[in-house]
Amino acid sequence: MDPLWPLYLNEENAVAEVSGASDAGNAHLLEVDNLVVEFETRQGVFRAVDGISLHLARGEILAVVGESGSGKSVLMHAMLGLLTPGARVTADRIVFRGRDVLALKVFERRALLGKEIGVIFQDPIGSLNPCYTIGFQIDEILRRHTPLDQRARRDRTIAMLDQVGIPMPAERLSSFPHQMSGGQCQRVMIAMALACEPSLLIADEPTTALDVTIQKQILDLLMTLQRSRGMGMVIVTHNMGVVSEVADRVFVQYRGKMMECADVIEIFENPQSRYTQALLSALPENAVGTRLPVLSGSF
Ligand SMILES: Nc1ncnc2c1ncn2[C@@H]1O[C@H](COP(=O)(O)OP(=O)(O)OP(=O)(O)O)[C@@H](O)[C@H]1O
Repeated sequence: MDPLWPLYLNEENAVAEVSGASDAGNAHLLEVDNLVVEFETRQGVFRAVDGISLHLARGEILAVVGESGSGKSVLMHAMLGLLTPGARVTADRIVFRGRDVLALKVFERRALLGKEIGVIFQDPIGSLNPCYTIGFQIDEILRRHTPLDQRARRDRTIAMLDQVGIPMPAERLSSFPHQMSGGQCQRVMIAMALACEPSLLIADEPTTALDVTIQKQILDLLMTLQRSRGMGMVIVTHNMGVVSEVADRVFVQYRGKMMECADVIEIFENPQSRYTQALLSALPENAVGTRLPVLSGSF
């Protein structure tokens, strides 16, 4: 297994083109085989992701679900090369659009992020830089990853803000993140993630930090954009309601391992693993009397 070196979004040289990108003849947009992530801790080596394999087709939505601490975010960050240098990340194979990611140079892998792979994180306000206007932050992505000139970038930034439902987009270019609501900041994050028309979007708990009423709007927006662009999407969530609404397939993770991966209808109607069954039976609607159901035991 080859080590995966961490990449950092904000380093220079991120404009590098990665040659050989093609979907021709590739059944899957993304394939991951036997991904392992270990952290060195005071108590010894902690394996947060334990031999996970998954695949995603073009235009497909895969939901990764599991309780808090099951390693969902670590899995995503490892696939993106965003873990801290202390993390030991290995895999037999990671193939994105037919390219062997493990064979790419660091700057080539870095160039994928923001351009061919869009990423949305849980905390929209924390993910935006408070010191720069949102116009500047979207422009920065386009400047790094596209050959567009300043005027074309401005037009594209306004068009993106319009697409994600920001009113008066031209006026909002000069707004700072603190001048916008959490929902609006998440819309800006979506605009940034999709500005370069990526073929894969990774959304790590994209609605968790938002008010319930806004969650639905953001989810609907993501679904509309995903469908109209035919993007593959991996959405990390612990919310089975979100899963049932958006996913084509569901990947159930527990203690760093895959418990089950199946079509969304199969997962809800005929869950195979005891953990998935327990996860479903712990939904609030399955509460009996005044007590909420809980997950107990190990699986
Ligand atoms: N840098 C690190 N060093 C040591 N352990 C870590 C590190 N980062 C994450 N972990 C551990 O890895 C495990 C998985 O964490 P992760 O954040 O992926 O869980 P999660 O399933 O995404 O949970 P949540 O739904 O709460 O976000 C946790 O036990 C966490 O403490």
